[in-house]
Amino acid sequence: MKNIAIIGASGYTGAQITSLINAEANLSIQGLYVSENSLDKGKPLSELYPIYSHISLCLNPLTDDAKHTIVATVDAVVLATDHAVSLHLAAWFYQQGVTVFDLSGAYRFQDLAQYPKWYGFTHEYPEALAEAVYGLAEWNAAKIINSKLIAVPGCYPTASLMALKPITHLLTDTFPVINAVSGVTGAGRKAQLQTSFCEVSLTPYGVLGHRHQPEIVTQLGQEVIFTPHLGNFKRGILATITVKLKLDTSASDISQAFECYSASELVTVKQNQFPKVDDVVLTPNCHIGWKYDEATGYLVIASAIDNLMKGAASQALQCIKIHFDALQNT
Ligand SMILES: NC(=O)C1=CN([C@@H]2O[C@H](COP(=O)(O)OP(=O)(O)OC[C@H]3O[C@@H](n4cnc5c(N)ncnc54)[C@H](OP(=O)(O)O)[C@@H]3O)[C@@H](O)[C@H]2O)C=CC1
Ligand SMILES: CC(=O)N[C@@H](CCC(=O)OP(=O)(O)O)C(=O)O
Repeated sequence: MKNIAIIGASGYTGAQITSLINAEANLSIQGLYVSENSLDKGKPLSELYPIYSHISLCLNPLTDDAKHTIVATVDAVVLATDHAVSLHLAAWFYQQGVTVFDLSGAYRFQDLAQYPKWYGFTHEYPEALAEAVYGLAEWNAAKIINSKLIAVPGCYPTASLMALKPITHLLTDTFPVINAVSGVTGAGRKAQLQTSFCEVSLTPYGVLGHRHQPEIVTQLGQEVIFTPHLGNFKRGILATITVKLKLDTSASDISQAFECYSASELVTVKQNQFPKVDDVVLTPNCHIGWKYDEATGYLVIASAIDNLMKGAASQALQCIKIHFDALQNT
């Protein structure tokens, strides 16, 4: 049995991972935490989310005493907090010897120079950062097993990388073009004008300047053009990606490349059939569909995930299981 504290549990990803961990026989929840002065401290999680009425846990303020109790009693912490909050909490828990699964972007780049540009802070913890590994579960299991600081990928990078990583050897110098639409929960639970009901209408945002572009490029090892869109639905991401493949690539080369997922229960790949967001919402699955024009060398791939599940909480759970199941066998 592994005991896990969840920090940021009142937020969308925090509540989602609470429900996932609560359903696991080999995991127990040490406690749920919000900020020290949170308006929600002391409330039952089920008051915020009646759908979780079967979970009888309250939201505790993350005081210094609470942090020390966590260190003394847990095997791991999940940080479902903003990047600037995770930056300090992840380093602190890591320095105390606690394994950290961080859902934010604060530890996804090894290159310190990226943080001021994309996250607006200077990274103060190079030692913890050096230990951090990128938690794209299907692609990084060996590193996830051996690290005590796992940086769970962003939602758009997850959808994009799951589609593109199998075919990196077939790509040309022409940049893949990624157009992705996310549901509004991608922006988190706190009130913001641009995500309020009357304001949301399908539109691109962060054009040629979204922080997930360099995250995708770093993990793919190839430049891409990435354009996110906000859609008027709650959950889910659909990334539709156009790529130019090397001369003489055949459809069967592509089928063969996607065979890398044949043993995965969570990833489905189909030729000439495209996924819908509704097929993956509330699931940990990634559905990929592709169509190839051999005459021009253009391939279109669509990748669908639930941003709060494979894009955050269920991917974090995959990482937790990979990490602890492997340790159990040693
Ligand atoms: N939403 C999504 O689809 C995805 C989000 N992510 C990342 O996951 C993280 C969480 O996102 P999301 O769930 O959407 O965010 P939310 O805004 O919905 O939730 C943030 C949570 O953090 C808590 N919190 C804020 N400050 C502190 C603090 N100082 N100490 C402890 N808890 C604090 C908040 O509660 P309170 O303010 O009351 O204290 C709340 O519980 C972010 O880094 C986000 O970028 C990653 C992938 C997908
Ligand atoms: C719709 C929406 O606003 N989505 C978020 C992405 C959420 C995510 O993946 O989180 P990370 O910030 O942890 O990478 C955005 O574009 O900022």
